[in-house]
Amino acid sequence: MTNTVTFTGVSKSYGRVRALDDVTFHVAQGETVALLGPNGAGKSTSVDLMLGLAKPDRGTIGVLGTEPGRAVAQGRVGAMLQSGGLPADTSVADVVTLAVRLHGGRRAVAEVLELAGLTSLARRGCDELSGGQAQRVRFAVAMAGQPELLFLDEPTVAMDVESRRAFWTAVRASGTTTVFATHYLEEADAHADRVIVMAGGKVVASGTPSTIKAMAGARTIRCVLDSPDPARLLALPGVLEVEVHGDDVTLRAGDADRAVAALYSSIGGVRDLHVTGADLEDALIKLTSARN
Ligand SMILES: Nc1ncnc2c1ncn2[C@@H]1O[C@H](COP(=O)(O)OP(=O)(O)OP(=O)(O)O)[C@@H](O)[C@H]1O
Repeated sequence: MTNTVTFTGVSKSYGRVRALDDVTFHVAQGETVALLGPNGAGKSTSVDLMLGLAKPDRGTIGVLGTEPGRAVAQGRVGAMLQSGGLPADTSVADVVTLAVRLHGGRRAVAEVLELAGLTSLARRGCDELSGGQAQRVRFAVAMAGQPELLFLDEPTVAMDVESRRAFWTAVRASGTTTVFATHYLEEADAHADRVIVMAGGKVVASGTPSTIKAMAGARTIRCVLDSPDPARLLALPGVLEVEVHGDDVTLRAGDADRAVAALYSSIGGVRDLHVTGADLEDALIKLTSARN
């Protein structure tokens, strides 16, 4: 598979802060990749470098087969960054028209407005938009040139549930190779083909959301018991933590099979039992806490 982005041995410091430390990863053509990690992990720095907004101190970065700055200058890269301002006394339609023209009119303005869910807001001034609507205008600008690669930094901040869903539908439907940084882990879980977990300027894990979740190991067992005794439950083989609310019991288990077998054999009266895997949040905390 062709790589759209290659990051090889990249380091970047700001003064004495080492924002990235020997980072290597790639993004294949057509992939949607989430960059996850706690504050200060190095996600935005990675995006800035991939956009040619900063230069690495060491290592090499390739974007669409060339240097990042050149790929951007060729109009092949779209970006929606946290800091993107919008002109106050200009309509949504005018901003989108300008963006489309800057890219040589590769798409129709109406198509871009529709794609970003802005058709009914086209005449609205950019200073009359809600936070989520303004985000959609930034998305329209990023998509105006039909980019081959799209960078999204915290794209759905301020969007309501429906806007988020429509946003991700539009991104996935575009088929564009996409790299996004987010703190909304359920979005990474639902929309990323692959997750790259960063912490302290390093890549600490990379894989499909399922692989990353499996790294957290522990499973959650929920069931209903009559008068549950927390101390007895904690003593069961495989059980790591116990939470009891009335008859509702939640167990965290390193070995869920043993724990479930022991529940039935030693405790009895088990009802409504179900077992779930760790979620992405559990995995992220486990993977990044050592480095944070
Ligand atoms: N322009 C800068 N000058 C000095 N330090 C910087 C600069 N930009 C980033 N840093 C530092 O580099 C490190 C990585 O920051 P970066 O913004 O890449 O993290 P992030 O993962 O995007 O965090 P967040 O989730 O908070 O957006 C942090 O310690 C940050 O303080």
